[in-house]
Amino acid sequence: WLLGHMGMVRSTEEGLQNVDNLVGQYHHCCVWWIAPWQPVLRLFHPDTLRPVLLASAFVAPKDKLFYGFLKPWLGDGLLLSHGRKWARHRRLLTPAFHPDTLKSYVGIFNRSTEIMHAKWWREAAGAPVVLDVFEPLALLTLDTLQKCIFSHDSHCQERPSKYIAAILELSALVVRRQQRLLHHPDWLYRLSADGRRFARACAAVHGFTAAVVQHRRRELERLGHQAWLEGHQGRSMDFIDLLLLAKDEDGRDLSDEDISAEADTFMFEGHDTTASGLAWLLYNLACHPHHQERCRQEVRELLKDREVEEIEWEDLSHLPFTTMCIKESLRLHPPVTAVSRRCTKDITLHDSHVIPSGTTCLLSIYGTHHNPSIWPEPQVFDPLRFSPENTQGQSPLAFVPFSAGPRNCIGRSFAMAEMKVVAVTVGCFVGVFPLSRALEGPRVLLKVLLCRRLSGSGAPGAAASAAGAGPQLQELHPQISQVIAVASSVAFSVESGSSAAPPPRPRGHRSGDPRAGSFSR
Ligand code: HEM
Repeated sequence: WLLGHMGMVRSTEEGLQNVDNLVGQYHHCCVWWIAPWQPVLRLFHPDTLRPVLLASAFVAPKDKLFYGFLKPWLGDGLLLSHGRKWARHRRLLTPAFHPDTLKSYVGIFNRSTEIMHAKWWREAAGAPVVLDVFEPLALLTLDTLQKCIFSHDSHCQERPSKYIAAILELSALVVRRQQRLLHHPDWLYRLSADGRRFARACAAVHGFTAAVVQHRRRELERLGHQAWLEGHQGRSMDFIDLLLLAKDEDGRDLSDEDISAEADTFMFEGHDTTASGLAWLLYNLACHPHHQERCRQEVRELLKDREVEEIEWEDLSHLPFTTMCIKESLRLHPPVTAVSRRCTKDITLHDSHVIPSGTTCLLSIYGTHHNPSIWPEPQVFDPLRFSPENTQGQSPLAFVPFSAGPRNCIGRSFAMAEMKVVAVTVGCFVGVFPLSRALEGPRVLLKVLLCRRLSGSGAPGAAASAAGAGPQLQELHPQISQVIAVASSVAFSVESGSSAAPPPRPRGHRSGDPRAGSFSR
């Protein structure tokens, strides 16, 4: 009677299975009570998502209930701002994600992936090692973001970085705060050990960002626009540069605080989402070696006769099957499981029902992607769902890993480009296989056959074909020198079968669904 459905909130596999059950039972939506006075309308069908997601950002703004804990860290960045400020910043920031800008980041994606490979390779040098696949991927995405946003190389993939450690700590603390009701009031949280750690980590992150922004601003003012731009020769513009130069229609630019908030937002929003997407992609390809091999063939075909084994921007649109695998993985395991909105006006649904003004809506991305009335056999990993024939006539809101409407993900193309480069580069040299038995209790273990040539000669083909043919190749192919077991720390054993068992979650899978959730947005 007091806490309504709150007692059913689970940040576990069980929580997500509960969402599957709800979707199976109600198909479109249902109401949840999280206190006697606080209903939450849960939506999980394109028809019910449409009027809310596509409503103007003023009619259905973000709900403070689910986003408030990020405020001291991300300030008024794009994710949390609202009203006119959000609209102005969204306009100013959109050109920073134009393909012409993103193009220049592809080299960074390639090199960051190479660093991860080199590290895996070194770690495998002595004896087989067990790695958690999520951690290196999170460091990789943080590394690329720091380079693309600040043009700063902290070498965080190879040695500890205080700034990166602070971001990882903040992300973990926000999730923990959400799960502890006693930590919800700000004054209590400030007094707690977690609250003090949060404040310290925030200060470290803000200090770094402010120093970069202020330094660049001083340079810009000292040199003037033209000389400043010429000074960039040899280094492409990063996000900070673009935001410093951005001006709205009245010629007003962004303040240093605004730029810092946006940079902090990109660092947060872009790292664990992309890392989680990549971890799941590796997992799904590991469980389906035939799809993995088809991706590898596609990459080999693309890279054949190339002297430099580097993926370029133009290549990204020539990877149809790999792209289908990425999409299917994002469908089955969306890194952000739900987003929330608060209706400021009555909103009419497709069947004339009305969502009254003031209602909090939780739009379940996970639920929509698992809705059997939209996706036949939703638990099965089938990349061909995204083939051109099969997507004809599909509702654009049936697949929404990046949300949709005015507040959709501004970093979508950045994330897709990075995931393709990492997938292709890893897929080319590394065969990923689920281990036949769990080594350390109930965890998913993926075996990665590292088969990059030791000689460092040019063609990727030999290495790629070695990886594709399966674990027995270790005996057959001299280039395979080592086996690495990559562990994803989730409570699920591959041996028990990928479709029969509950879907696993590597760390970093954000869940905004209160029933399932570890991280609400
Ligand atoms: C696989 C990777 C990613 C996924 C699945 C993802 C997903 C999402 C989703 C679902 C939203 C909507 C949030 C809401 O309505 O509350 C969102 C918003 C946002 N994302 Fe992403 N994202 C990814 C990568 C990125 C990257 C790489 C960046 C930046 C470099 C980024 C920046 C943002 C920002 C700034 C917003 C807020 C946009 C606004 O409200 O106007 N995201 N993202």
